[in-house]
Amino acid sequence: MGFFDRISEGLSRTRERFVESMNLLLDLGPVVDEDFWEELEATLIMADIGAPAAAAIVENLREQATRKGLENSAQVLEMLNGQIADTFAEGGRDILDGEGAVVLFVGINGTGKTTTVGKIAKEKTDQGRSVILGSADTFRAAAIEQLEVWAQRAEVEMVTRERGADPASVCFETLERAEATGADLVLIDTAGRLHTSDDLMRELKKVVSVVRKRSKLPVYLVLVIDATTGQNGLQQAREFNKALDLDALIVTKLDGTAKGGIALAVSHELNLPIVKIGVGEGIDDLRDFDSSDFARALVGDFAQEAQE
Ligand SMILES: Nc1nc2c(ncn2[C@@H]2O[C@H](COP(=O)(O)OP(=O)(O)OP(=O)(O)O)[C@@H](O)[C@H]2O)c(=O)[nH]1
Repeated sequence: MGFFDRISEGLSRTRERFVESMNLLLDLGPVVDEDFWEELEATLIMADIGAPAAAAIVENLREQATRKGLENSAQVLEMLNGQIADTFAEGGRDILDGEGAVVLFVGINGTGKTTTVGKIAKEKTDQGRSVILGSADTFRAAAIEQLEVWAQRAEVEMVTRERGADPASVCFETLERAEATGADLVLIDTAGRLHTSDDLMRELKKVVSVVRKRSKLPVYLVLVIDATTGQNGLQQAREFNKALDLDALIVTKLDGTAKGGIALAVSHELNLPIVKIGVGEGIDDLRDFDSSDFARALVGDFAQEAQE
């Protein structure tokens, strides 16, 4: 099942509500006036994408409508999907698909970091990359075992130490082992931590600084957020970004959630590209992010309807 189908069901109520509001607006007549823009912005905010992203979408649409001399509301809505897609931050391709990288996965407890590392290990190994995993989540013995299971499924090597060991030293050893084996994609799972805990954030900063000093490959920090937590995900992302200067996002649990709009809110506000999304608990439930499919699942497709 593709990305669109996986997220479409969860977002169906948001989409139906959106289409209903827009149809009511279109029924009022084709005029593009202040009421039209206000209603559009308010309806976008209801889709969980956050006020800044909604404002940016409306502002850019207004500008396009003026430039093209559009006076018909249906024509403006035909451009909506493209505008939503363009509101996501772009980039991040080098992280998982570049020449080589060390990627640290960070985030609060239970967002899906370990699962995501396992899925990526499998995908990239299947694509012929040489992958190695580091389990720097020495907090929980179960986390080490969990990653071990994923490493076996993906048939990749994993480096770890006993529970309670210093996570920075696990990273150090993982990098040494990567060099010894010639692995060019190093995926490091870190322990979940609350963005509000200063001590744990400090520990993570130390881990990152050790990795940056030791690594010959470029180092990237990817925040894993759980879409089902909605607006809380935005707050987490702000705090992690402030402390660590993130490079990208992975949004998990987009299967079946009505709160998927948060992906746009975070990507736009923090200017972070979404490099992968999680759409289930299985090893193959990882997808490339497609901003056009996302827009279509969130608000429908007025351009398509106009053609029919
Ligand atoms: N439905 C769904 N469940 C997911 C997805 N990704 C992860 N999960 C589930 O979320 C739960 C937590 O996943 P973990 O990978 O253990 O999360 P974590 O971030 O490593 O957790 P900590 O080590 O406690 O920080 C597990 O039950 C996973 O199966 C996803 O994309 N969709």
